[in-house]
Amino acid sequence: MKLIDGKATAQTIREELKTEVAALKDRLGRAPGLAVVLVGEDPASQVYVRNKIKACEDTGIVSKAFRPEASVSQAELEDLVRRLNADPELDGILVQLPLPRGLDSQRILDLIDPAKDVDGFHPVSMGRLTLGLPGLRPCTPAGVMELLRRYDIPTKGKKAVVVGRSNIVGKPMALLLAQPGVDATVTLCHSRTRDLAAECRQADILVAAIGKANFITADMIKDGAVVIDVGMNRTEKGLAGDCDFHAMKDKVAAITPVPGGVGPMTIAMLMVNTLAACRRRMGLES
Ligand SMILES: Nc1nc(=O)c2c([nH]1)NC[C@@H]1CN(c3ccc(C(=O)N[C@@H](CCC(=O)O)C(=O)O)cc3)C=[N+]21
Repeated sequence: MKLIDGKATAQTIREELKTEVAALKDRLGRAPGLAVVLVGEDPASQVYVRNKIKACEDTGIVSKAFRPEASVSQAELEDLVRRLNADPELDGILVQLPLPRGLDSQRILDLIDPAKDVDGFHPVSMGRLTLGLPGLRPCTPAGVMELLRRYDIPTKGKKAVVVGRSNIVGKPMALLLAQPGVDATVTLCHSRTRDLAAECRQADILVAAIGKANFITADMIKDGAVVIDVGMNRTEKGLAGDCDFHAMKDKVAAITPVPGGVGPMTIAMLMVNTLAACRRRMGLES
């Protein structure tokens, strides 16, 4: 078993970005800027947002945090997004999800200027991904693709099974794996899939994005498969992935741990997207 070290890979990417950000800053007279909007006090979200701000500091990207209270109205939050869209020094806007009850997140996401959509959640970004056009890709699936590339994991003609059909992970993940040049044959499984275990056993590459701790067991994995665990589940025993890592680790060719796998890559790709958005907005083709 080879451990796919997302933490170390993310650190490498951050080092690479540091140089690029510094060069861009010289050229533009300003660093790329990212707005991070965190509504309310959800403790898990606060940790993620802190990590994102720290990653910005690391790479030289300027971050601006906005912390409206959970009681903010839909109209006030929409006004904030409009102001961030209009700020010329902000290249990226991230609205941390989930939003507190009563706020319509899709309407907020739809309002973000697609040029600043570093999360890749805007319908324009999703549409461009679907059509195979260049654009900002959702960070978690983009991070998975980056791990497959950097670990030289072959994808052409391989059977990839994605478990979970969310808009932020499963759906874009399936599209990226099937895109020309990657050329995996993709099965997208979900909560209504019949005989999920049989589908998973077909996978040369299995991506688990379900949101249930240890849901994918060792008997569901083919010998020599590559397992990418996108799960981030808080249990009484701490953070757990969607896959039973210890039971399957001797059976797989390679696997990502949780923590230290896909999570840090998500943040690294947010930095990559912010740099790309800055370049594109400033008319410097990347
Ligand atoms: N607009 C928006 N964009 C997001 O990208 C977004 C979001 N909302 N809402 C929440 C999810 C979750 N997410 C994570 C990112 C990094 C780690 C991460 O770095 N995890 C560490 C462990 C961190 C810990 O110990 O809690 C690891 O896996 O090693 C986890 C989760 C981004 N999300």
